[in-house]
Amino acid sequence: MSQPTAAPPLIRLEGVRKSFRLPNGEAFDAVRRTTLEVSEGDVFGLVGQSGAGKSTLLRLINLLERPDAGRVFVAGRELTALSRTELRAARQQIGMIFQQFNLVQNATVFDNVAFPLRIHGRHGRAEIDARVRECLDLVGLSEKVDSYPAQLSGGQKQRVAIARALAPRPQVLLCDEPTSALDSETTRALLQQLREINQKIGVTIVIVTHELPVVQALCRHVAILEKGQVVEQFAVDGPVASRKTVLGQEIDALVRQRSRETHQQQAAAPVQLRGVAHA
Ligand SMILES: Nc1ncnc2c1ncn2[C@@H]1O[C@H](COP(=O)(O)OP(=O)(O)OP(=O)(O)O)[C@@H](O)[C@H]1O
Repeated sequence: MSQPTAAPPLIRLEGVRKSFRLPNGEAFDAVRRTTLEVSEGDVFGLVGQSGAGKSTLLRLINLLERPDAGRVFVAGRELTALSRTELRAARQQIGMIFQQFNLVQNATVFDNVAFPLRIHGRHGRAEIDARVRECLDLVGLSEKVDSYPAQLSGGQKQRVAIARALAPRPQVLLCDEPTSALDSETTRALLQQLREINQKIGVTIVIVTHELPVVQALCRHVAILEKGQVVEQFAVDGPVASRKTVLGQEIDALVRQRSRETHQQQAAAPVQLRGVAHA
């Protein structure tokens, strides 16, 4: 009997490289030759110190940064081979959210979420209306449809940004430090929301973060970057292994700590329940 063949990755960065010109004219290698694959439905974290090249690598996925060398594939298409018009259409497959939300301040929540649908001119009014309301429902913000961004909290603004990113039904959601501007309670709620969205609609998430608890709480796989290169990559809940990097060891320690806490809570639960029953 033949072996089942593994599904091809949804995202493949193949030997990509990106350098920037410094003010003194020298070239700075932000991403050195890198190959990276992300499976469909995954939640994949990119972590590393400041300046390691995380955001640049993320922005290579939708060609917000064009690689100096190498190829980028998303959902079976080579984005690096597309014309500008083809690329604009292909980008409908890739939503993105940012640290500072990037909402249009003088537009309502409805108009912010409708924006990516309107610019492509392929959707009728009723269709846009239904899709905007569906996306706001998905992020729990239906009642804010007529508000303006200034009337929302940071967490709510990021939810609007998520609804806007998801409106064109992308297969991929890129997240560039989405919780860095949020307090810890709001961060927890937003991570829960992203987890639910990943499970509910199967969108593949790639997230840049410098917060290791975000990796522990959300990601299934993680790649650790140093000086523009992936130096280590592993399954976050995978078997304990000796990690090459300090960040890898710290992620493992967090995962183990969380798992111990969960076991302790589970062990304590029947006692608490008995206590309640006797009260
Ligand atoms: N447009 C640009 N022009 C010049 N240099 C850039 C540009 N974008 C990024 N860089 C440089 O490339 C390097 C990698 O930047 P990048 O933003 O990808 O890192 P990062 O790991 O996301 O860092 P941080 O966590 O601080 O955001 C940094 O040294 C940065 O200064």
